[in-house]
Amino acid sequence: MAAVVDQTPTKAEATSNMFSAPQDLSVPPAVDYSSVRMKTALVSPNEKQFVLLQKRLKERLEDGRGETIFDVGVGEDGSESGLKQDEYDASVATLQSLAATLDADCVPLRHRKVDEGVTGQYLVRRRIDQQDFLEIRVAVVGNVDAGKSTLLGVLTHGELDNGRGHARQRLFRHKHEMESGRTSSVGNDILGFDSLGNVVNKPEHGSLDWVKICEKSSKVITFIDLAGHERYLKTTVFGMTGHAPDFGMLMVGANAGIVGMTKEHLGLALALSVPVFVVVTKIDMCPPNVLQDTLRLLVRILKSPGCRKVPVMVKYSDDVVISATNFVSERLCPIFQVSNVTGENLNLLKMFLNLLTARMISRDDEPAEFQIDDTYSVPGVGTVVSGTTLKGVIRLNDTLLLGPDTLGHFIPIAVKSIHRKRMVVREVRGGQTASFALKKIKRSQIRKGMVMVSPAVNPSACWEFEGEILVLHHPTTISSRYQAMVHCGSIRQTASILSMSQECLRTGDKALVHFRFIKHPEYIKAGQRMVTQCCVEFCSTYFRWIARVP
Ligand SMILES: Nc1nc2c(ncn2[C@@H]2O[C@H](COP(=O)(O)OP(=O)(O)OP(=O)(O)O)[C@@H](O)[C@H]2O)c(=O)[nH]1
Repeated sequence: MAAVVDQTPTKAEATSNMFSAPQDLSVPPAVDYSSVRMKTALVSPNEKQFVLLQKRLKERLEDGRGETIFDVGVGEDGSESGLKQDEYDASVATLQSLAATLDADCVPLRHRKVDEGVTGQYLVRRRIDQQDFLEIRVAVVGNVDAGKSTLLGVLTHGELDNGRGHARQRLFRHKHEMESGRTSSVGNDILGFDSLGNVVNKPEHGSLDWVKICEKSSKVITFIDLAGHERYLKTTVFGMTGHAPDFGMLMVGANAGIVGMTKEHLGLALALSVPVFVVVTKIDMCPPNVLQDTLRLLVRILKSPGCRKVPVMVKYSDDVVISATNFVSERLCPIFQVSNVTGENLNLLKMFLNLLTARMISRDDEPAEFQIDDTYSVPGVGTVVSGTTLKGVIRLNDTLLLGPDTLGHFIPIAVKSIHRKRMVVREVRGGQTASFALKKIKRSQIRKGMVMVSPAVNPSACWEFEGEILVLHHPTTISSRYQAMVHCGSIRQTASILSMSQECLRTGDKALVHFRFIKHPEYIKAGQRMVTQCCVEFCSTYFRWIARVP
């Protein structure tokens, strides 16, 4: 039997409470939403409830960086009992007027008939703000000829392929890529969606104006197009670690199946904890039995103990909504089957991309951190760095600390101008990619892997670190003095193993390993994930730095 506890304060407690510290008035008291939690809350709210509902929706839009998926006919306890049709219609009308008061649009995603009536899901998304848009980065991986560049060409230019490389021509960046038909560098392509979920990309004379796309978009998907050929694996690994993707899109040619680099690319995403969805292409030219064999093998690999994913075949728009809303969990792996030539199922893929939510969470009041993944020298502008804002907000004319240099030092640097997707902006925040023009610094003084951080971070560089490593694949054994290429964020440098918790390591082994960079110290932090590479070997490491450069 449960014991009854007398909670009346004693005289001494009551006296001490009188002298306890006053409540922190800077923290607003939590709003009590209990009166608007039931499934009927939207049917005919009174004035007070309407204000509460508005506050609740505003909070959810802020948490979702301008968008949220709202359930109608479902109580906040998740019980899906549904509403009668007239109550449901009234609820939708309330949701629409709530959204309108917050300058947002409300788009139906799906309806369901349940025991007591109807339930539905609605996308509520803020209307366009010309300077701000939600940014999602998707790394595109898969074996050579899986159709990566073609799919990106089709999605971003809105024109189908001819099966002979027509669509990819628009995306190649180098002459040798045009000639060989192979991607060799890390490329970026963007796809913009407005507040109603429509694609805004409109190519003019075959090319896209990024500024116009961003101005018209509430959400912009940046595809990081990575090379499929083994020869460019180093570049692909850099793209996956250095460009901080939110998600990985693994492409598989239906007829070729799981070949070449497919498993390595999947392993790489797993090692970095990047949620993956699969796109099987070329279903127009693949005999049904071959397609079934490819899908069967794919599902077997995804379910295997090494992956432990839950594959979901996406066939209808309901599957899209269910998989997109549950996708942040790394376990789910949606699988799309598309044709870039006939366009089959591309609408489902576009709908899924429109519903993806950002994974990187950052608060504006945190000290700013920016990782550099490329440097340029622009005539008339000077030195420009590009990369990803990991935390906080960086504003025009801010002074940040740039480093570490080869001696591990950080130097103050002023931000002269900021571009976001080729658009001039006044500030960028966590989760957004950007490029900065910097004052009084030569390009040769900056390298990939350096960071720019707020002086409040008080950064220090490290030569040595300790990490837990898991050997995903290695042909022989790894022992002390072994050297491996370490990829961590945009850092790429060889490190040697000084000591290990085991004498030697083979495929599947886990150990605590002490590394030392061989060229210069780097800025790394506890908890970062890294990948080391030697031929086709990957180790997923959990950092714990042990040394600081004085
Ligand atoms: N029939 C058909 N052909 C396709 C489809 N998708 C791509 N192709 C063709 O497949 C070939 C290879 O496509 P790419 O887009 O270059 O492949 P990739 O994966 O980007 O290759 P890398 O850039 O070298 O990694 C091209 O000739 C495309 O026209 C499809 O869905 N159906």
